[in-house]
Order: sequence, then structure tokens, then C-alpha cells
Amino acid sequence: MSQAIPANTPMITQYLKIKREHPEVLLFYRMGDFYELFFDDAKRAAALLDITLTQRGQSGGKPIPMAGVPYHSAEGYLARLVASGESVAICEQIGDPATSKGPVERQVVRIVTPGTLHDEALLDARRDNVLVSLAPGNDRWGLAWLELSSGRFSVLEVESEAEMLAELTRLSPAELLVPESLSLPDTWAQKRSLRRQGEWLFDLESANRSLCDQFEVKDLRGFGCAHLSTALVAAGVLIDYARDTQRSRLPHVTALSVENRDDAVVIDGASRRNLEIDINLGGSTDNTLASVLDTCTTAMGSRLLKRWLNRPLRQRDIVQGRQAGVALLGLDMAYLALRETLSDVGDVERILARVALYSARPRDLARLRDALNTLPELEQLLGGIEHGSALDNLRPHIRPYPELADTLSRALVENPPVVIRDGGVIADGFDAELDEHRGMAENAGSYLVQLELRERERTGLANLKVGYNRVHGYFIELPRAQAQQAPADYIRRQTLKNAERFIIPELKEFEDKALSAKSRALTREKWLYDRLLSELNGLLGELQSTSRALAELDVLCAFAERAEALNWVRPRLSDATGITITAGRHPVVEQVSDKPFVPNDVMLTPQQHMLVITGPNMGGKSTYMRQTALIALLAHSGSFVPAEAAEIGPIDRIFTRIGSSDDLAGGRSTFMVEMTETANILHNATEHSLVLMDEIGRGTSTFDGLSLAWASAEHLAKARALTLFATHYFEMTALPEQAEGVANIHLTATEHGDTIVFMHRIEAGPASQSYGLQVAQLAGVPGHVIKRAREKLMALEQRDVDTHQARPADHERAPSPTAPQQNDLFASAPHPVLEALERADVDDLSPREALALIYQWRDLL
Ligand SMILES: Nc1ncnc2c1ncn2[C@@H]1O[C@H](COP(=O)(O)OP(=O)(O)OP(=O)(O)O)[C@@H](O)[C@H]1O
Repeated sequence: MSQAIPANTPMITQYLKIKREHPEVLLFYRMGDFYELFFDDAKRAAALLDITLTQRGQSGGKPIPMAGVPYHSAEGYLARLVASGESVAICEQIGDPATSKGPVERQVVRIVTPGTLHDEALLDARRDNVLVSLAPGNDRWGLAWLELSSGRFSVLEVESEAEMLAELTRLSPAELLVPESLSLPDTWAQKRSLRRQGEWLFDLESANRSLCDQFEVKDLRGFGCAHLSTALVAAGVLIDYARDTQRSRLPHVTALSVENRDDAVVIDGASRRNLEIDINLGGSTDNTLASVLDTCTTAMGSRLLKRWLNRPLRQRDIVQGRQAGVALLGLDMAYLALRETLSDVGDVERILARVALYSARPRDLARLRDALNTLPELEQLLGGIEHGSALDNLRPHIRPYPELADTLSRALVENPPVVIRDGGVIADGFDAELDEHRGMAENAGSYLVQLELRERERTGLANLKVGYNRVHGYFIELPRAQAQQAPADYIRRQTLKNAERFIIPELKEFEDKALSAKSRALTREKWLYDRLLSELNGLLGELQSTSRALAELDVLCAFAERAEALNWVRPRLSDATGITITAGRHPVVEQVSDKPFVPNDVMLTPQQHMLVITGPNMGGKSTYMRQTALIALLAHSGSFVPAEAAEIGPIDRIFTRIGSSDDLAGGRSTFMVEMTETANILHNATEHSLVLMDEIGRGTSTFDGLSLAWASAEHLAKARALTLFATHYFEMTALPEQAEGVANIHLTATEHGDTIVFMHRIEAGPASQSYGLQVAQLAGVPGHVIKRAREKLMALEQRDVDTHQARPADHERAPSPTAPQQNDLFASAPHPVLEALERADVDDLSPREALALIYQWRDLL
């Protein structure tokens, strides 16, 4: 007969019931001083956290795997789990173990997910932590995003998948909600923080209901987003998810800001990465544009600065307002005093979110108190600055809150403990009742001495004693012989052999108070603390506006400080198309290089909208191109720029096709990535787009590559896009003769014996030499390989000369800047395919047709 499997214990039964409601997330099940994990959760957490996997009891006849983390150090473990993309449901004991029959009642009080963090310890102070939701519509995509730790909630609609992906790269979601069946490129589909949600949740009607409920309104008319139905669907899914994780409404999420795609310069994901705005190509934050610019004194300023850099604006009035603010702050270094005061402000934005969610800690309130105490000074300092800039929008919000500041100053001790649990947070003198409880707890001894003296005097009995015993509590003791003389209000409590013990109403009252004084003091303190939070919540909206204004002031001060320290100038934002930069520098290379940076000019105008850049490897082509894009980006963010002067016309997009990155995870080769990015540029560049093309065609055979480079450049020239086109194909330097608005420039270098010296200076006309072998030598390629390469080069050149009869070798050619030489390859006409390419309206050519032409041409050669 088989042995019966014992039933689960009541505790495991309770655990399984709760776990069934949270199948996807790890369940932290509170047991005394530990959070325990069971079954697969235990195995997963043990592996991720490198903690011991043990066993506890049995279920279904098998031992139950178990792992645990101590309650007091749970934050560190949570941080690690969340960083690896996990979500964790926190299940607390909410019943009283003393009165519970069976296992104490437990409940999930919140779910910690990567995108809904608000605990300070789990967040990177200087980076946004964003939950994003994505909804596909018929001909568009809706995006909604929320930073729960600040309450910022926004929506946007875009029309193409490419734009949607660009926005995702910008937002860099900590967690992304998408419909179950949505197909996404692998780079997104494989992210651990991707959460697939049931299709039925993506529904406009229920989104409207959820949003109205969140904002406590009847309809969304006041939010200016009624026409954005796809974005609203995304917003509805997002708010439901966020509220579910917190198990509450989100009181600090009071507005939905609508972003308009045309208000910002569009930068696709690849270009964002190439420009290293706040993350470098290696994935870290070093040597990025943000790392040079971010001298903000507050973490909230730092986060805002990155948002500004990541979303340069086309709205000139706003950008010019920022620039004017930076200029005014720079006068007499007004920013110095402001920054000094701002450094006491702290991260008010996130503190307020925690206040709203009732998770603010005593130190948060102390920091808020300190911040409020800086406001009168900040208001005064701002008052000393001339009007007429973005600062004017901030002034009404940067104002004192005298009553609140006074309350917090009186309420809190100077340096409160981290948590309220053990008290010691509320200052003496703030609340009479708390003082009384505390006095009682602390002064019991002296009270009893006083009482004894008083009672001796009243009864005239010098042997009267006041004492305490654990069983009977406080008492007045008289020797047996004098017990008869006890006053009438003495109530007998205990009879001993030689003494009689009494209690009087006053002592009874004292006993009640003294014994519970400590716990009463603590209860009172917690109540007062909650009342402070409620009081702050009453002013939440205004305080949030103040915190946002402070963050903005901090960024403008950082811009002003950088402009002064790094010798940057205010760019002129002109209405005329083009980019003219005098003596521009690369903002990052200039700071990190130990050699002096060589400034260079840029002139892109409607008459000269494309520059073909040639020059040696290491000459500075990429640096020159990137610095131009970064200067344009800075100018549209409101910052000053590293140049002697800059005039920047309207820019709708910045495109870069730089470097060779492959996307092996996504199943795309280097060349495929290059062509995909090129296709995106060719399809979307307008005369207001800034396009950087670095060595396109490098990833394939010479002729394919050259043909593609040529055809792409020609297309961009026709589109009149503002283009910097760096290439090693000398043949490309013939383009100015054949296309309008194109000029050659090159980077200079000189040879000293066997070595090469890079001048990094831009000059007009094409380069005369590539110096490839010299650069290889510099890089440490072995001497015998260089020697062999030189022999091979000579042989190739000789063959070239034989083939084309007396054609000069590449390195001997030095076309004059004013009259470029007809290019060899293209000069050997007639080339039927080339002619076809030239004749073809490239817009009409599908990539397949273009490639077919190119292959035919290659065969001809
Ligand atoms: N204007 C400049 N002033 C000083 N140093 C510079 C300047 N431009 C570039 N450099 C230095 O030269 C190095 C090479 O520059 P860059 O990568 O731009 O060259 P490149 O011409 O694009 O090279 P390649 O063709 O091999 O990609 C940079 O890392 C930088 O340190």
C-alpha cells in the first residue's frame, strides 16, 4: 500500500494561495525577521543573489526549496534583483500573531518592479527611472511613460516604427509594457524588463476610465490629449500597472503632459548612440556630452539636464529663453551664489513622490526642511537678476513657504534617524502630549522621589516608601505597625509579613502612564509624522512646481558655469537654413585630450550644403563631424557651445552614419546595419536635416562600397540636406563637379621622415594622400608587414598605371582645391551602369534595383 502524502501545512497553503495571484514575480514572504522565498522562486533568487538554498518541510511528498533574506537588509537584495530585471511582490504580516488562529494573516503590500521604483536606495539618483508603455495603432504608435519617483507622466504619438524605436532609445525604459503579440526587434524583444500584457488591456474605453479615475475627473478634455487615442491606450495600461504595483492611487501623478513630435529635433537610436549624449559607445557614462556639461548641484537638475540634451527642441522661443537665462546667470557670475545655495536643496522632486506615497523617511523630511529654508535666499538672489528670460517662468515658483518651513523646523530634530520605527524623529517642544509621554518615560525616577516626599509630609510617616514590583506595579509601603495610620484614600494592594502596601489614584494614574509612556510616545510620534506627511500632501502640487523650477534653475546655472569655465559662447539661432561655426571644438574630446584641441570652422548653407571630407586616418574627420552635430544639439538644448561663434538655422533631424557596429544579437551583419541606417537617412533627410556620413560603403567590396557612397551622397545632395560626408574613396572628391552645393574639404597632416604628424586642421579642397600605411606603422603593425604592404601597394599602383595608361598613382595625385581633378574611376567613361545610376531618380530606385545596377557595373569592371 502506498504511503499517503501528507497535506501541506497551513502556512504553505497560505503561501501557495498568495503565490497563485503573483505567478510572474518573486514573492518575498515575510516570516519574522526574514523574507522567505519558496519553490522555484527560492532557486531563482538563490542563483541571482548568490545566497544559500535550503529546504523547509515538504509539499507533495518533496522537500520545499527555500531561500531567505533578512528583513533589515532586504533593500540591497531587492536592488540586485530589480537590476537584473526581476519584479518582487512584498508580502507582509498584517495580522497580530498573538490573536491569529493558524498562520498570521499576510498580504502583498506592493510589488517592486524595475520601472516603478521610488525607494532612494534602489534608484540611481542622477538618472531617470522610467516605466514605458507602447500601444500600436492603425497607422501610428502610442507611447506613454511615467517616472513614478517624480510623478512625471507623458504621452506621445509617432507615425513609424523607426520613430517609435528612436523614442524608446531616448526614454531608455527600466521596464516596458507591450501587448502580448507585438513583434519587436530582438534588441527590445529580448530585454528582461519587457512585460507582455494581455491584448484586451489595450482598450481605449478602459484607458479613459483608468485615467479619469487617477486624475479624479469626469473626462480628459482638460488634458489636451483627446485626439491621441493610441497614446491614451498606452497611458491607460501604464497607469493601471503602476497603481497595481503600489496598491494605491498615485497622488503625485496629477498631470499628463503631451509631447509633440515636431517640437523636438528627431534623433534616431543609432545616432543617439553615436553622439554619446549620456551613454558612451561602451555603455558607460564616461566621456559623454552629459559628463562634460553636468555640474548640477542637485540630482534632479542632473536628470533634467540629460532630458534636455536627449530632446533638443525646435521651439525657438523656449530655447532662446533658456539661452537668455544662461547669459543673465553668467553676468558677474551670478550663478556662483545660486549654486552655492542650491547645493543645500537636495532631491526635492523624488522626496515629494515619497511623501505622496507615504514612504518618505524622516531624513527625507529633514532634507525637505533644509530645502524649504533655502527658498527665501534663492528668491532674493533671483530677484537681483534682470527680467526677460526663462528665469521669469521660474520666479513665481521659487518662493518661500514660511508656515511649512516653520512647522518642519519645529517638528524635526536636527539629524533624525533613518526610520521612524524607534522614534527620536519629532523634536521636543513641538507637541505637548509627546513631551508629556517622553517626560513620563524619562523622568519616572524623580517623580517617584517627589511623590514619596509629599506623602511623607502629608501622612507624617517618615518610614513611608514608594516602590515598584513587577507583579503588583507601583505601591506605597508602610511598616505593619503604622498601616492603621494610612489616609482614607490609600487602597490596600498587598500584605507582607512586616509591611502593608497601598496604591493611591494618583500613583495608579502615573503607573498607567509610566508603563506605557514609551510606547505611547512612539505611537504619538508616528501619528505626528503621518500628520506632517498629510500637511505636506496638502501642498503637493505647489511643492512639485517649486521642485521643477529648482531643477531647471540648477540646469541653467550649470550651463552658465560650463560656458564660463570652458569658454563657450552663446550660439545665434537664426531663421536661415544652415550651420556656420567659427573655430568650433569637440566638447568632449577637448576636455579629455591632453593635447591642445585644434578648432575648425564649418560652413553649411543652402549654397554649400554638403562637404565631402577626406584626409588621413586619425586626421580628425569623425571628430569634426561629431563636434558639428554636438554643437547643433547643444544650441537646440539652450546651452552655450564650444566655438568662437556659431549661427545655427532650424534643424528637424540629426542623422549619423558613423562607425561600424554590428548587431549580431539582432542577426544583422555590420554591413546590414550600415545599410539599414543609410536607408533610414536617405528616406527621411530634408533640407533642414543635419546628416553625418562617415565612410559609408566601407563594409563591402571597394566597388560596391564606392558606388553606394556615390549614389547616397548624390541623393543627399539632391535633397539639399546639410551633410558632412567623410570618405576614404578619393573618387568621391569628384562629386562637387557633378552635384550642386557640394564642396571638398580635407584634414591636414604632414610627413616627417617615416612618421606622420596630424595637424587636425580643416582646409578647402580634397586630400592628396591617405597615409594608411604610416598610420598602421604608428599603431604598431610589425615592420615586416608594413614593408610587405608597401611592396604590394606599389604593385597595385603599377597595375593600375598599366591598365589606365599613365594614370597617376593615388598618392601622387593632388587635385587643386579650386579645380578638382576628374576622378579616375568615373573618368573612364562610358560606364553604362554609372550613367544609369546617374540618370535614375534615386528616389524611384528600390534598394534591390540599386544593388542590381551596382553588381552589373562591377561585372563590367
Ligand atoms: N581638431 C582636433 N584637435 C586635436 N585633436 C584632434 C582633433 N581632431 C581629432 N583629434 C584627435 O585625433 C584622433 C583621431 O580623430 P578621428 O577619429 O576624428 O580621426 P578620423 O579621421 O575619423 O580617423 P579614421 O579615418 O581612422 O576613422 C582623436 O581621437 C583625437 O584625439
